Amino acid sequence: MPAPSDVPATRHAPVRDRLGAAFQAVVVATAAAALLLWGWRFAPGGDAAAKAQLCANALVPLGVGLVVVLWLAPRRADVDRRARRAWRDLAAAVTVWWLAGVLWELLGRPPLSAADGVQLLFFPLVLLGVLRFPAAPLEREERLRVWLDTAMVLSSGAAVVWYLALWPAIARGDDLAQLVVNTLYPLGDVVLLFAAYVALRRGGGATRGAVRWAAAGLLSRFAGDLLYLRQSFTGAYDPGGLSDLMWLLGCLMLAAGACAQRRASEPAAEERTAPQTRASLLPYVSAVLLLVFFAVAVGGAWTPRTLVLLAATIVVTSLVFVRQYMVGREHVRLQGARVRLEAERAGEARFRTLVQNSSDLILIVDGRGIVRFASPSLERMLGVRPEDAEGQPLVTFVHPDDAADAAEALAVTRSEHRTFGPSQYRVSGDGATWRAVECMAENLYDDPAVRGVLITVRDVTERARLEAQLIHQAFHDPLTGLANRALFRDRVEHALAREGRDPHGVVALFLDLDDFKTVNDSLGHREGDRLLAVVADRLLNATRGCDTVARLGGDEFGVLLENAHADADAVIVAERIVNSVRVPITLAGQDVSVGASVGIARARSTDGAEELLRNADVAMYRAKQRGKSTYEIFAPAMHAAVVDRMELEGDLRRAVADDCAEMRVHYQPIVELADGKVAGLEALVRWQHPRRGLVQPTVFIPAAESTGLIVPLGRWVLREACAQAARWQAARHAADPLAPPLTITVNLSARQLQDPSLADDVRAALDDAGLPPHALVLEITESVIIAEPSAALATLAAVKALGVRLAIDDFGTGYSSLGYLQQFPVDVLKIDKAFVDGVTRGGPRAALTRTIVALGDSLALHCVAEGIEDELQRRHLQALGCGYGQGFLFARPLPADEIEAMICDGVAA
Ligand SMILES: Nc1nc2c(ncn2[C@@H]2O[C@H](COP(=O)(O)O[C@H]3[C@@H](O)[C@H](n4cnc5c(=O)[nH]c(N)nc54)O[C@@H]3COP(=O)(O)O)[C@@H](O)[C@H]2O)c(=O)[nH]1
Repeated sequence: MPAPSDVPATRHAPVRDRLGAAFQAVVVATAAAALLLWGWRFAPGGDAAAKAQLCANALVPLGVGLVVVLWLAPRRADVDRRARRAWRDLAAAVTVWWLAGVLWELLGRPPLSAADGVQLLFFPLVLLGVLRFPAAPLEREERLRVWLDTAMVLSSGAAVVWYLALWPAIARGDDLAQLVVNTLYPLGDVVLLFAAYVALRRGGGATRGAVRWAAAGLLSRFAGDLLYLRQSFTGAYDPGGLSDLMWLLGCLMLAAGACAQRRASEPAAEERTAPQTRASLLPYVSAVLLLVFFAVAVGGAWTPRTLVLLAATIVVTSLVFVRQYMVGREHVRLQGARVRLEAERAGEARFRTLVQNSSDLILIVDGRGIVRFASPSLERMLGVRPEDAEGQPLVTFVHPDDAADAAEALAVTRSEHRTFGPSQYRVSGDGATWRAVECMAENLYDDPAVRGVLITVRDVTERARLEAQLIHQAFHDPLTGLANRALFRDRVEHALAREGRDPHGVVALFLDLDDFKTVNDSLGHREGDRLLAVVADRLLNATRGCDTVARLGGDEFGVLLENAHADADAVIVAERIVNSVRVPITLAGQDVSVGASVGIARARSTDGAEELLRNADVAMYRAKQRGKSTYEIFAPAMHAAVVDRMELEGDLRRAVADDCAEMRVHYQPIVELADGKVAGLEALVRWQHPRRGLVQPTVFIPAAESTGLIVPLGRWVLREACAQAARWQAARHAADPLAPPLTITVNLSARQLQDPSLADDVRAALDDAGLPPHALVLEITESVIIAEPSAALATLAAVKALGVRLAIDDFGTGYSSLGYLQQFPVDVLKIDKAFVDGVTRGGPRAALTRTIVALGDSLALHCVAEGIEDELQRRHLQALGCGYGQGFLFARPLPADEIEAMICDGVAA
């Protein structure tokens, strides 16, 4: 960008060049005229007086041309303002000089007159002008040296003036006033010369050429004044002579300087410190000249005139030594400064390179939070050019949610004079894409190179993303994307903490899918996972955005409701969940329906998260016990029963895992009602519990069914029963080869019917035991067939294909239509104890029993009456045509060794 004093180098350039050339032409013409005139003047021959007069008369017109050049040449637009002012002062000085000369001529050249008063104005005007030249400030050492040089030059000059002019005048007894005034001229010249010397040392390159001309002009003037001084004291002033020529040349060189003035600027530091070799020789030259002068002068005798000269010579010589000492010191200082400067420059270059290439962003922010400097990585990080960011408030780039924190961090760093951070913010260059950055702020107001808060900004977006991902993974279920148990628990804790002493609005729902294991086992884990994902979506749809839905593990889910102050609020959500979950889902091409059992627990003031979740779990167990696809609200009374149930389940899990070592199989005979002969046995499982003693199946079979443990347990019973039956069969056959074969009846639960490996298990049990398939009767309840008719039909067909017989248990209790009997390959109907109990009392139950027996007959099925406890019942049933019976009348279920005698005798006791 051009400086204010710069001139556009286009439109005015030709005019400026032409003017400059014109001024130079005037100077050259004047110089040529002066050389010709004074060459002619000093050439031998001719009228010397006329020549002198002509030269004296030529001074005025020649001088006028130069004065005009001096006034106009520096007014060119390309000249620095300060230089223009300096030349204006010099032009004024020369004008005064010439006017005084004209006045002196008009006054008839008196030795002392008003013209001297006017002419003496020349000195302050020149001094003012010379000091005005553009210059750099001097350092202390430099200033001292300038004063020393001034003292040396002045002393030398004064000594010479003393010797050549003053002493002879004093010796002659000349007019003292005239003496003083005439002495002032050369002394003034010495001062001006030295001022020019200082200007030369301080001035920049553009001014130096002009000042050199000016200094040369002043030197010429000094020579002229010295000559005039001498002539005035000897009374031999030569008008138009050498002194006048010297004055004219002085003026001419000043005008040349005005033409040589170029546009100036502040000199660079190195320009200042560079030795001004020729100019700096001036004090030495003056000292040497003085010595030479002294040596020549002392050729005569020692007089007061030469003693003063000697004293001046000693002073000047001493000053030379002092100056030399100072120059030496300064040289050492400059060397040090140069080394430091080079080191600083190398350091600066290194830091600049670091800042330019660092991936971190470096900012300097001022006291008002305005960005004063931004490193190039800003563009890489935010797509903002550093020059666009400079001058903008820092918070412009910070996310609105983080802006207050960022402003506070800045204020703290500024006021407390310390470092701040690392702290993390979100920043953006366009307000759309946000990046995570980590910032360190440092107060560097005391550092003159910074004067602000230095902020180092590191882009940590990838790291933050990874952290967020890890945190999400740690607190979310990867399959469903729902909160996991840890996060759910944390949310419950927070909700309870928020509510404080009155947390009644906080409600936890614990949800367990019914029959999920069956889906998993039959359709595979992939379909099981799909089911869980669909359920998760449904749960989210069934709840509000402010509720927390979590997968707690396996097929268990949790829902946290806040502000659910009425039970009805929680019940609505639970119903919505139950209804939405049971909508069929298509898995592996078939529609599958699962239920959800939901437990609801409301926080009490003493409850922590642990208690609340446990209570919801307890309520869920109760819901499951009540029947699936339902909900239950927790009541403290549930707790003991459910805890007991949970313990039982845990123990059962352990017992089954331990190869069913604690399990026992008892056998109850099935007899022919006509003669009491043992036709077969029903295998009934018992659990020899280490604490509870012998546990009945009514206690643990439901738990085994709900946990799925019934599948491995049932497999074990099947194998045990088949093996035992085979042993008895062999013993009986050995005792009576014509005895009819014994049958062994084994109960199957609904879960076993859903197990695709059931037929394989049955085959393996028979094969391993060596029992013929027709000796095995598998007993299933009517309700199981009705619940899953298609699945049951397929499984039962596979089992039946092995040659195994099937019995329907509890017949007559579960279903109003008997049509399924034609579809299912059943062999035996077991008449429920409820009918047996009523058979002796007559009425509808007796009638129904008769119908069942008749139905069995018509379908060629065996009928077995269950729970016969007395002889009357046996007789009634026999009378109705029922072939077989089972009950305490014949025998209770007993361990194998206790029932053995009955089998061998062939008759139940
Ligand atoms: N899936 C499986 N279920 C099994 C298995 N073992 C037993 N069970 C089922 O448990 C239920 C209860 O059985 P249990 O306590 O053994 O009761 C049986 C008999 O003791 C009882 N019974 C027999 N005669 C009488 C009687 O005269 N009076 C009377 N009050 N009770 C009597 O009946 C039960 C046998 O019933 P059922 O199976 O319907 O023939 C029971 O439902 C069993 O099915 C097993 O291994 N797997």
